[in-house]
Amino acid sequence: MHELLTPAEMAEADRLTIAAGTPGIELMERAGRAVADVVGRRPLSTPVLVLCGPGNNGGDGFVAARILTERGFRVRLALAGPRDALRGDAALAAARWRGPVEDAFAAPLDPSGVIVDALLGAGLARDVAGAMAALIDRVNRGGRPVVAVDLPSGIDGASGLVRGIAVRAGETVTFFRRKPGHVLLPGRLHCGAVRLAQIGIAGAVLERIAPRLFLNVPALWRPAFPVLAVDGNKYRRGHALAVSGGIEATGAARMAARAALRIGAGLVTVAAPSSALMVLAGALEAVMVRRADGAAGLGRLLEDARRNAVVMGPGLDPDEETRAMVEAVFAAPRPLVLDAGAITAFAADPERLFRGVAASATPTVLTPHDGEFARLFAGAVEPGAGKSERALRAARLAGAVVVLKGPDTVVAAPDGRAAIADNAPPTLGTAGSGDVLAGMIGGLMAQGMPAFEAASAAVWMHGAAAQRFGRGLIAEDLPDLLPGVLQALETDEDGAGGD
Ligand SMILES: NC(=O)C1=CN([C@@H]2O[C@H](COP(=O)(O)OP(=O)(O)OC[C@H]3O[C@@H](n4cnc5c(N)ncnc54)[C@H](OP(=O)(O)O)[C@@H]3O)[C@@H](O)[C@H]2O)[C@@H](O)CC1
Ligand SMILES: [K+]
Repeated sequence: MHELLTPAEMAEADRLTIAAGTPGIELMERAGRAVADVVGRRPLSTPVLVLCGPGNNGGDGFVAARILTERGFRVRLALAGPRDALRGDAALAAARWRGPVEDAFAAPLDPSGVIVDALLGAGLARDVAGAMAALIDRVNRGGRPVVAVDLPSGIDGASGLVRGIAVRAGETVTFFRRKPGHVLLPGRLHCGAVRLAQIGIAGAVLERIAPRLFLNVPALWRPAFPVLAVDGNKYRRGHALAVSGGIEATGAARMAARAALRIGAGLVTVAAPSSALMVLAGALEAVMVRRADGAAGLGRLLEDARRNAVVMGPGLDPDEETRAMVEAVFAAPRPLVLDAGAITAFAADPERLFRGVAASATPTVLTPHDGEFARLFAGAVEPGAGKSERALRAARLAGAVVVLKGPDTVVAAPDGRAAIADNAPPTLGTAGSGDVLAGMIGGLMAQGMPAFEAASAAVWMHGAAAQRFGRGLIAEDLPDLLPGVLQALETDEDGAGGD
């Protein structure tokens, strides 16, 4: 259930199901019934106003209105547009509705009760304007609880972006699989609680559609997650290297290193410039410290093949020395996580970074937040595009896995796969949280996990760890919350492994 289908892919699922023998009106009946089931959890005395649009989304509304009436609800239905313009299944569904049809553009919105938004769904084709925009504005200002059919009208199902204006719903009933627009912001915030209903589309259609977007849940990456071998030892669990900044910037690498160790790397070393060695030596226990001055020093540490993954960027200055150190890792080469200063270091010449990634031919993960992303991919990636699209284009351009951070972190791979997370609480917006994430990714890559899966797992676990703590979280807490998350993953407690 963790596949996310774009509206175009959903239309294909619809088409394949109809071609296999289920009439479209049957799918619409089941969709409308699912909406009626959600709306019908309210007391029978709740007045219901169903707003129907000109397409099949409106058709679902006609079905829901009929079923709710049959169940004893007092239902008004209002259509946005002329009734004789309805086509196909929507026209069939409308013909089965026996009640009056009001003009949605003129109809008063009930001062009480619930509104069903069946105006626009997967067929949204342009920005909402004119009378439709005015209607949506009235719905939002009315403050009535809204149940949206498929998508809140005005939300783009592929990108989650608001096309002009969009309904703010408390619940959204969608069908078969969620769409990216249910998970990405701001779409997710307009959806309220998303209820997923099955309407008889067989899972087998996914083999034909081959979706590339996924909700980031353990089911996505669990098969690649490191298992502890009974006969294992610390060397077989990998050795991550975190590169520290100078004496005034050692904390970031320490947090990354602790996170790498907690997530299961067998050994972790902080590579530090001479100036910072004393500070680090006094502040680390299980994590080791080694001297590495500049690119030459780092290169020497990487002569030991057991040091098999590198995390760079937290605490580093965005300068030529940092660029040269990144290139020393490319020359080694080693799986590499680049964050913060190591990303910004290439802002003036991103091609130099991309060439290095290509030449090293080892997995590289970039973990920019929006600002760092804009600096590195300025010009190359259209800012108005949806977040998953921007991350995917960047991943293709860089030849690296791109982790575009935020409340809806997207992990995008150059091969076109992307995972979107919805489990990050706002408490993760705290100093050093990104350093911990980079360390977690490096720790998983040191254990041999492929880059896309390692980044996706780390992002999900980062969110899960923060959820366990709640308010008052600081980045230092995160590594020590990981054992609980790991144990829950193993025992599948909290449904952590489910969809
Ligand atoms: N796929 C499935 O498996 C199933 C799908 N089902 C349901 O079908 C829905 C998709 O139906 P759909 O394709 O008819 O599109 P829909 O969302 O009704 O919009 C199209 C209409 O809106 C119009 N319009 C577009 N943009 C506009 C704008 N900005 N402002 C104003 N108008 C605009 C557009 O007009 P036009 O562009 O032609 O001028 C056209 O008339 C889907 O969301 C789900 O609810 C279920 O019944 C069962 C299974
Ligand atoms: K809708």
